[in-house]
Amino acid sequence: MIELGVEEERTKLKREIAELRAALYSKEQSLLYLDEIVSAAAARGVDEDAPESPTRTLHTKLTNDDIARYSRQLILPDFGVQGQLKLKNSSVLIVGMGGLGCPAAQYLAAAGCGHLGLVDYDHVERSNFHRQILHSETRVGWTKPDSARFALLELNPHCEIRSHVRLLNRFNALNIIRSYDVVLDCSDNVATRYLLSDACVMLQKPLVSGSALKMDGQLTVYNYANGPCYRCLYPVPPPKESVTNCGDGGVLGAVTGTIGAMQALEAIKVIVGLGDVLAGRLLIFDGSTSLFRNIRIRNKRPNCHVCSAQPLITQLIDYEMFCGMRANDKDAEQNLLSVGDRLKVKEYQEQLQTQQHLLIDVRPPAEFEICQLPGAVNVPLAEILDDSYIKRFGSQLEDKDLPIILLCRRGNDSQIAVQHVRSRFPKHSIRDLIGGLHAWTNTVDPSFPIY
Ligand SMILES: Nc1ncnc2c1ncn2[C@@H]1O[C@H](COP(=O)(O)OP(=O)(O)OP(=O)(O)O)[C@@H](O)[C@H]1O
Ligand SMILES: [Zn+2]
Repeated sequence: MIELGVEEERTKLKREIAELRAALYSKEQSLLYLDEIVSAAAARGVDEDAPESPTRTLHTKLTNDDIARYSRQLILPDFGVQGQLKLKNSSVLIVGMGGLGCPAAQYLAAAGCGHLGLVDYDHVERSNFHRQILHSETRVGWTKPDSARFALLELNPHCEIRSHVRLLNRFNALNIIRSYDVVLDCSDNVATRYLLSDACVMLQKPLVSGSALKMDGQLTVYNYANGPCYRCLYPVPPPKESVTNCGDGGVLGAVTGTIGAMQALEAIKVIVGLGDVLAGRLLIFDGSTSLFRNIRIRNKRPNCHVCSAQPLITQLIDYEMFCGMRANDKDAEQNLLSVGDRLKVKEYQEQLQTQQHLLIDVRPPAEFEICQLPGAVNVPLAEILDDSYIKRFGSQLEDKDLPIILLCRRGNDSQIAVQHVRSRFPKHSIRDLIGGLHAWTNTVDPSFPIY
């Protein structure tokens, strides 16, 4: 009886906590909204996101420096002086100064694009360098737009570059995008893709959209020449489980470089009116076979909620809510288990590490090979979920007094594993390490590698 009461109380508390979290999230969103309004009002005239004044100088001639600097593209018959002037008078907004945004910005600045806007809320980290090639060792900790701006001005001091150190969201997107001619989606999440697509439809801006993961990349131009928008193709967001980012799936820098450079190429073609822009087509790049394929994509959806003649959505919405996914991957901690059901890495080190126990690391083998805790055995999450681990451990699992500890990189997959193993072995003590190997490095052993 007592146990039942305790169980009910736990369930009630869990529900209350979930409700409080939802209420907190909603209040934070409202605060964010008010912050945007207050800062815009307080800083009239110096609002970082305010559209640029329309009095930008219109260049009608190239300087001698321009002629020398851009000579190799100036002599291209289809590009020429007129193309260079169009580029010089153009402005491009790049959202995301990561693996795609860096090479895209580099080629646009080098080619003589007159105005670049760079949006990112994130800071430069060492794990960025292999593909985010504008950032460097001396600028770790800088904001990505500021670090990129620094590198780009070295490359081309004539390019005007504006940093928007912001998470682009429904409150600031229209204001920021408004003063640019073309937008590049170099972000890494679904919520931002919908946000950018909707905002670009509302402001009638072409959107050059790129993505890259592992060895593969994709590229297309939305909302151009009567082509479809992102929503025409994907009216409903994908399920959360089907989405992976570079931090989890990995990516080769040369692959993001290929797609990022091609985003710059499409932007230049749109601005100059050159060639055949990749609208209504999707370019698929397979880096492992070096094959490029072009497939036709559907036309505009006549009943698209945003780009059709009678749109249902006429202002930006809450995209994180719509997608059920966050736009910011920095704080992606999940709470599937309550804290009491889990183990802090320090507790594990002090109380359990020297005792008999089974330490199961559920990361993929390639990650296990990078680094592992002493005594850990590798059973990838998929093998936990399909129960093949049971055969592997055999009689070891018959001892219900043997504590089982599951761990992963950040303490998310290990919770899924705990839930599953508990359902098979309800009498065992099964817990996971809160914060995973990242917490181990941060609180127990700073010399343990972090990735
Ligand atoms: N809504 C947004 N507003 C501003 N920047 C964004 C938004 N969404 C994504 N980004 C930025 O887009 C970039 C995507 O690049 P990429 O995936 O290469 O970098 P990353 O997030 O540093 O990768 P990793 O997963 O390795 O940490 C990131 O720098 C991210 O901060
Ligand atoms: Zn559409």
